[in-house]
Amino acid sequence: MEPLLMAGFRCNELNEVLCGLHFQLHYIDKYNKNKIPINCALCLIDLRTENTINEITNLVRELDPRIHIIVLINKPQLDIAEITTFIAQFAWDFYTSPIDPERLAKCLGHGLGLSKLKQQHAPQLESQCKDNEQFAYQSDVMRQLFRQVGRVAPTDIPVLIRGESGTGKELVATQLHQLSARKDGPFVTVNCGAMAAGLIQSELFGHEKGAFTGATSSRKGKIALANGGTLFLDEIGDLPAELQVNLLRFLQEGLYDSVGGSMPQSADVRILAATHVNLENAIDQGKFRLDLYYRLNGITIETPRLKERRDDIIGLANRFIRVYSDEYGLATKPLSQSACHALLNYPWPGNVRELINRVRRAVVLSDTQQITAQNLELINIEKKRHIALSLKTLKDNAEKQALQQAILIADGHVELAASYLDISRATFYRLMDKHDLELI
Ligand SMILES: Nc1ncnc2c1ncn2[C@@H]1O[C@H](COP(=O)(O)OP(=O)(O)OP(=O)(O)O)[C@@H](O)[C@H]1O
Repeated sequence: MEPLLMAGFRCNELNEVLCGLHFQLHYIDKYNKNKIPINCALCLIDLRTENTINEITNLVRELDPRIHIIVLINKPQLDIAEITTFIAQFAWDFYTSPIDPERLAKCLGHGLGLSKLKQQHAPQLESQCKDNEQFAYQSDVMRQLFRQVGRVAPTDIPVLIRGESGTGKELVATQLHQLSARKDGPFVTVNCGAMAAGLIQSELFGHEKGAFTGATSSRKGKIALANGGTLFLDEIGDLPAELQVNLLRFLQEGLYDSVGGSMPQSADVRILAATHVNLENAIDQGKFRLDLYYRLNGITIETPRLKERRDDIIGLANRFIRVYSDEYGLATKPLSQSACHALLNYPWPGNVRELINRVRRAVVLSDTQQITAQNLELINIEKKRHIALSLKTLKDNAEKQALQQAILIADGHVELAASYLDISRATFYRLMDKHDLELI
């Protein structure tokens, strides 16, 4: 009996057919997602009632990326964006009802065979990510992100990486490249926001000799340089409108024109793009093309803000302390307790990049046995937090005292007590509740 993971709608007819095909069914949902038999290579998700799709999306993100997912749907569901997005993002194949045992057996058999082959030969993608020296993470949110990276990397689907500045978008892009079949090819980055508007066309598409004043020889563009590899378009939201058209053509047809060139050229390139701005807003404002957005956004990966993954902060800080102590030939020092406290309570508007900068400065400046909050220049923030905290406590205490006195003077008469404090009856009751007070 071959184990088969099952998710989504539970259907007796389907179960009977699958048991007849000698599959041993293991239903998974959010409550038993950790009880997956180790030797499972295939997961069948019945989405014929798609009302469970959100839950299933979360579930699937946590599956071993080497498990092949086959989605069972009704044909008209191919018109539902939510379903097709799910299929594009996660499925190895889809099967449309009605359930015909022979056709289903073929589909599952094919998925199973290929998945097993991959499990035998493909490296453990997730552990590859984890072992990677560049990355440090412990948080669930990053674990999920790397599952997604491991799953998406071997495909050639364009990926849009979204996240605030300094959250690791470029690092994700390099991982996607390194875990893909293109890893031995070039990884070329273009920062669309950092190039002069006049130069970007030639930077991206290259130019021919004499194409413009100063073009004394022909020059390859980044697309040509990325041939056989990956092109990472950072800050894609800043790409000028006319270049959006050219890039779209390249994405659609694989062809582009170099500046001054007379013949279209082609290149075999996987496109990854990143943005820290909201592209949907840019589309609404007419600054970004919707068709280009759809082309780039085969799959979206979101890099979380550092403050959303506090479990990673101390691990990352320790890693950067080691890195910079080694680099500057200094002793590796531990973080003091106050430093850990400050690190965990700071909001990190500049994300990991800011953490790196603070730690690097601290490593150089520290003249004590430990790295302190002061070395990290977080001491004022800590102090402010304490002042803010004590101010809040003072306010709360004063509020409670005022309520108690009002109750006493009004002899337990709520309306009167509220009027003494110039607040409504409802507010008075709410505050009594907040301070756990009772009428006498
Ligand atoms: N999980 C992580 N582990 C180790 N280093 C990280 C991690 N995330 C980010 N970094 C480091 O933080 C710095 C910023 O990352 P990166 O340049 O990838 O961010 P970004 O989101 O592309 O920023 P920007 O939008 O400003 O270009 C880099 O030095 C990167 O190596």
